[in-house]
Amino acid sequence: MKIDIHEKNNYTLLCDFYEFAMSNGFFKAGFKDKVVVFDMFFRSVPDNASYAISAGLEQVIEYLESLKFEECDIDFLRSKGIFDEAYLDYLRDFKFECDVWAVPEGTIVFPQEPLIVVRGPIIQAQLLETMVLLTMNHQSMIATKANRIVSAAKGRPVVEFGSRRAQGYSGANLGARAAYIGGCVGTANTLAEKIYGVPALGTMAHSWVQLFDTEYEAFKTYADVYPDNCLLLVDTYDVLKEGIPNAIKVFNEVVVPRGFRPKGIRIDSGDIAYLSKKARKMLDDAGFEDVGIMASNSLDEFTIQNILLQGAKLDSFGVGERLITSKSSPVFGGVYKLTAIKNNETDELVPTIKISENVAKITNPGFKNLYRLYSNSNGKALADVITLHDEKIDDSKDYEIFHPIYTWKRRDIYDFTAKPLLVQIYDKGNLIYKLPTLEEIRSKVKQELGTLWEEVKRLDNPQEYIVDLSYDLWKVKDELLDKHGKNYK
Ligand SMILES: Nc1ncnc2c1ncn2[C@@H]1O[C@H](COP(=O)(O)OP(=O)(O)OP(=O)(O)O)[C@@H](O)[C@H]1O
Ligand SMILES: O=P(O)(O)OC[C@H]1O[C@H](OP(=O)(O)OP(=O)(O)O)[C@H](O)[C@@H]1O
Ligand SMILES: O=C(O)c1cccnc1
Repeated sequence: MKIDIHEKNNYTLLCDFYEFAMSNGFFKAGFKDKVVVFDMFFRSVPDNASYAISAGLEQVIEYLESLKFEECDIDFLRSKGIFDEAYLDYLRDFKFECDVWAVPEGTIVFPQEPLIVVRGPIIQAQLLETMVLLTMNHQSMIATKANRIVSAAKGRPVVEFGSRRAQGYSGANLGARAAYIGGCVGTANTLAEKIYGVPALGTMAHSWVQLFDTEYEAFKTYADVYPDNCLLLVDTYDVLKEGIPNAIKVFNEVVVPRGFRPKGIRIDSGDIAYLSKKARKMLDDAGFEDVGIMASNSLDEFTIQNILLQGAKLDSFGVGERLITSKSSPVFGGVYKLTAIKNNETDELVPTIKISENVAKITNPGFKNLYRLYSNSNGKALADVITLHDEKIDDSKDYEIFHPIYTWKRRDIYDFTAKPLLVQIYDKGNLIYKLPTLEEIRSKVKQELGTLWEEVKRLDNPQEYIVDLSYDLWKVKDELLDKHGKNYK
């Protein structure tokens, strides 16, 4: 079948088939206009980390803005033979009508917190599940992974080198975007700069060096072309005996005489700690103390931490496959769960719960809100509290938080400011949110990370950040547990 450009870019059918089956069922059974609430949240952070970075909202909005069933989509759905013609007519005239709240991109988030809340007719809200999840799960995972790698690099720039090993086109493009949100300084992916404004950067490949008869000739030719941006890959043959001596020779013969300082060298194999220490000494002895050493080759936060602990003399990192695939923990398990159903007689949103033998899988019921409590004395984030939607946390008084399961664990929070984290994005299907720029999102990450204690940010066995339920929400949940599943309490 021939697919035209329009269909390639229209993600309306990128939707699990059961969503359509249910939506058609809601239509036929007279539930089409039943108003419900869905929450998108995740249950645990990849790599056993304690915090994650929320990313992907811009693409969720792009998806919602372009939700449209073309005639070819309707024909295709009709060909499946299970959909009512009246339902297909509804899809043809589909107009998004939901209210949506979300935490802005770049917000530091924790398990169980609602990142996106959708309120609207079930026939619509149900259809969003797949795209909301795939978009948020992918970019939040990569932004979080990138941030771990950047934090292991301790202030040294990290460039994302992963497109060639990414899982597909959007894995490369949106992965580069998410890595930049997470703190990488740029990407090797040129298209990611054109589309999203992520700076595209690069050095050279081994093929450049191999193309010439000698490494010296290769370096000299490169320096002739780019004297102002000369970063040489020194590990094609022998880093210490050939690569670095040849680089120093070319820096002296070509770069310096033209009035430039060399940018650096890149080491892409071998014992990076050992080689970088030797390289540093050789460059310093030759008067190139200001010339940086970049490392690459299957790096991630653990290898970078380890290599730096060994005293490696490195100034920047290129990180590819283990970042772009989040190799050590490649699933961000965000889910989309029904949390409330409107009672048409009372107009009330009645909380609903999903019970599971696995306590972590029991949902937090109800139409909710989310607050972060910051200490007024040092600006640090003390705890997050999930509340009912209309609840306000009065930060002019002390506020008692308690563990939602071990309720005897209690603590008074005082002298604090409570900030709501969810922002309304859509009002009855109309976009009312001004999207931040990528630079603003990046700055938000940096600023928010500054409010977390170091213990929470530790790469291994971090301290768990407190996320509690307000008393009113806890009571709603407790009553639903009493009603549906005494055995699970
Ligand atoms: N000093 C070090 N301490 C810990 N890990 C290191 C150190 N130096 C390098 N590594 C890591 O060890 C791994 C070495 O991988 P690999 O064996 O594929 O590389 P290589 O044989 O040196 O190079 P290549 O096969 O790319 O030519 C990489 O993940 C690299 O980042
Ligand atoms: O190792 P990564 O973190 O993905 O970093 C990107 C890698 O990609 C390039 O290698 P290339 O594709 O030439 O493969 P190779 O180094 O495995 O030979 C580059 O030289 C890095 O080694
Ligand atoms: O620019 C580089 O050095 C680069 C780009 C992609 C993959 N590895 C290295």
